[in-house]
Amino acid sequence: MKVTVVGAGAVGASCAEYIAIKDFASEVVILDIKEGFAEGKAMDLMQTASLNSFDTKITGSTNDYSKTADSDICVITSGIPRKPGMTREELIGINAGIVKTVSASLIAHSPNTIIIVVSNPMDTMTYLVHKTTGLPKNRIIGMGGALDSARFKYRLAEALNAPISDVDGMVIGGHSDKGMVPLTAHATRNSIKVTEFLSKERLEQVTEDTKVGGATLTKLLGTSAWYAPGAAVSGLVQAIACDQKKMFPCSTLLEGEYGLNDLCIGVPVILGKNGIESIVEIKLSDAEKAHMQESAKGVKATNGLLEL
Ligand SMILES: NC(=O)C1=CN([C@@H]2O[C@H](COP(=O)(O)OP(=O)(O)OC[C@H]3O[C@@H](n4cnc5c(N)ncnc54)[C@H](O)[C@@H]3O)[C@@H](O)[C@H]2O)C=CC1
Ligand SMILES: O=C([O-])CC(=O)C(=O)O
Repeated sequence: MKVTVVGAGAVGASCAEYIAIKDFASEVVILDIKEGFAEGKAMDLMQTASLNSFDTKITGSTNDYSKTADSDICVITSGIPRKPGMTREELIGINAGIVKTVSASLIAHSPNTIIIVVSNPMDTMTYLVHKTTGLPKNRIIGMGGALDSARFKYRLAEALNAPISDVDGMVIGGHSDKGMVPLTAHATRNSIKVTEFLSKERLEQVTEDTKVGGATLTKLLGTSAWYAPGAAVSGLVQAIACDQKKMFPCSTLLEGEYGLNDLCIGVPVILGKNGIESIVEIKLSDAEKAHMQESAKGVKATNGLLEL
């Protein structure tokens, strides 16, 4: 199993590290445009192999895509992150060009690959990969919901004063400050709905804190987060590499599901060796449906800025 990670920055390196530590891939190639940067990150990570007990071989490449040839899975993290006060959507001007070039170069060397898009604005970058590469939809996956759900569980555990392992919950919708749809009515603590334990007001606070999770960290860090994003990507990569048939909310092209068409947005999917093996349609309340429609409107507005 060969995995390429484009972008050796904060998220790319974190993602490569988590993939290596989980020890399911034979090879991880990190590629960056900055001279020597990916090689340096790869060497530093390889020097953790004996300490962290993994056998995954990590190599780096300065923009040489021949090194990525025949990758089973490619992760795109290249592009600029936001700074405090910015939205993810403001990154489109620079990141669209990068994602378009990078995805074409990856496919030229790995025509059968599955692509995981991380660069922001992620739902629109995932749509761009659809529009420009012609890959089948099961092989283009946007990562956002897995991270947003992890943040949702963190906030739920905080509100419940419970360990995170007691809590389950999912966030669907667009990966944006306003577009996320945390499914509070479906969230549970040990199979009991959290609505049994938390007031409507406290759950509204959990929802709000979840939606601005990325912005909160960006304000604290001066740039956007990387540990949880890297871990979330590694979870998707592992589900595909190990054919786990796990359910994650991922950004995928919708063709009528959830009453939506011609956009990529976060919905629950099953991940296995073919990438997105199916889209799971769950019953939403009228309020949740309305939030999804509103979220889709936002994603479509950003898609409208693409020069296709
Ligand atoms: N979807 C999600 O949930 C998340 C998305 N992100 C996004 O991921 C992206 C990366 O974030 P960070 O790693 O923090 O940024 P970073 O600045 O630390 O790393 C980005 C790397 O991309 C490289 N790069 C730029 N153009 C390139 C090209 N054409 N080819 C190859 N490499 C290129 C840069 O040299 C840099 O090393 C940002 O767009 C950020 O908004 C970040 C966290 C979560
Ligand atoms: O907040 C950002 O810009 C990066 C990101 O997507 C996240 O951490 O959720």
